[in-house]
Amino acid sequence: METPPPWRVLEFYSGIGGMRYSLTASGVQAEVVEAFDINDVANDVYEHNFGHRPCQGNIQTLTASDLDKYKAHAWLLSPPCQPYTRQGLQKHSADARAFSFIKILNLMSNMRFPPQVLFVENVVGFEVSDTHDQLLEVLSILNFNTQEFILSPLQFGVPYSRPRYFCLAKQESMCFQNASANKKLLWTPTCLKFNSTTQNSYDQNEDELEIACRSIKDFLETQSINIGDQDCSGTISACNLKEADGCTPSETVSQDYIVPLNLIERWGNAMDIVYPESKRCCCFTKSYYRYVKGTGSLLATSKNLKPIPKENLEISSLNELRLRFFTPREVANLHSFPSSFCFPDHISLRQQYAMLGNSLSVAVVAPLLHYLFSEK
Ligand SMILES: C[S@@+](CC[C@H](N)C(=O)[O-])C[C@H]1O[C@@H](n2cnc3c(N)ncnc32)[C@H](O)[C@@H]1O
Repeated sequence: METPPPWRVLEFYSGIGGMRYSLTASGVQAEVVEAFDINDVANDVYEHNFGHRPCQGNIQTLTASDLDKYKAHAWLLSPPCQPYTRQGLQKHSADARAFSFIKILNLMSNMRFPPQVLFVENVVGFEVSDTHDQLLEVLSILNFNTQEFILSPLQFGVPYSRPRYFCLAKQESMCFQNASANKKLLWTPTCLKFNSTTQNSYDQNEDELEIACRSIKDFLETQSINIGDQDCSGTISACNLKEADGCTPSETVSQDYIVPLNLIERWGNAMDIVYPESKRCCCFTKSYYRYVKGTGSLLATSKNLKPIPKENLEISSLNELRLRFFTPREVANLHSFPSSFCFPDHISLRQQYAMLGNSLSVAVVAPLLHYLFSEK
């Protein structure tokens, strides 16, 4: 039997390529014919890992005929999420950062070869925005079926809370395997049925999900970067942290990642602290390492660890925990990126965290793509 030709895919807002890694992991026979991103640093990372430099520029300037040239079957899009985040101004489609997405959506009606399949990733909050309304309106006019999800890596056995919104859409002639989910927003991946070993965990509540997850320690770097028993009290200042920017981890491995005492004193109560045995950590945002509050978890590395209940945490006990930041490699592991992924040497530590924070969970997106591209 002849194998069908691969799907021709365009990857918009490609960043460091989380969508492309997910497509590969999904097992779908697909070829990314072009990627688009405005950020030259992200494009350096993408090129370093995939051997292809994305088309650099503002997606807003693309025309229908530019896109027709690719004769793509599918578009994968992870547009900027700032217009929809809870911390932001929530200006939705009136935010300039939403314009490019709305522009290319509207191009679809004027194309000779519009995509037949669409996948959109964004933050929770997108689903109540007017950009979302516009997305569904365009897809309805063009006769697409849609299924929407809000899912987190925790539901896939990864100890990482990063709930995200996903829209799966395909033209009516191509049915979803589970058509009863059409026009619905689902909070569990039950209908994906991609992997019987994790199937049982799908419908569990948050606490049960944590039990079903692997431990954080499975995602830590094998090389020892524990702070161990060295004295980090008082000697490491925020200044050191700044100077670490630009260093490669191997040069100053411990110091780069130690949480300075002055940050513990100032923000200790607001820190999310996890242990190697923990079954959950918080979402790493693009500001992780620049700020400690609400940007991602910190790891307690003391050898004589006994988890301290949050209400009993004092600055002295916090200091004993020997807190450190997760390394970029560990954040990539929690994003389920392949071990082959790496940053070129010139990318600073802060830039690495920023780009990882913008990226996505391959453990979540791969099965969604597998489901989207499967035909009934
Ligand atoms: C949410 S991130 C997507 C990250 C990507 N999925 C990944 O795995 O790294 C949004 C990306 O869109 C890019 N971007 C934002 N506005 C853009 C525009 N108008 N044109 C092209 N790229 C844009 C940013 O540089 C950023 O890399």
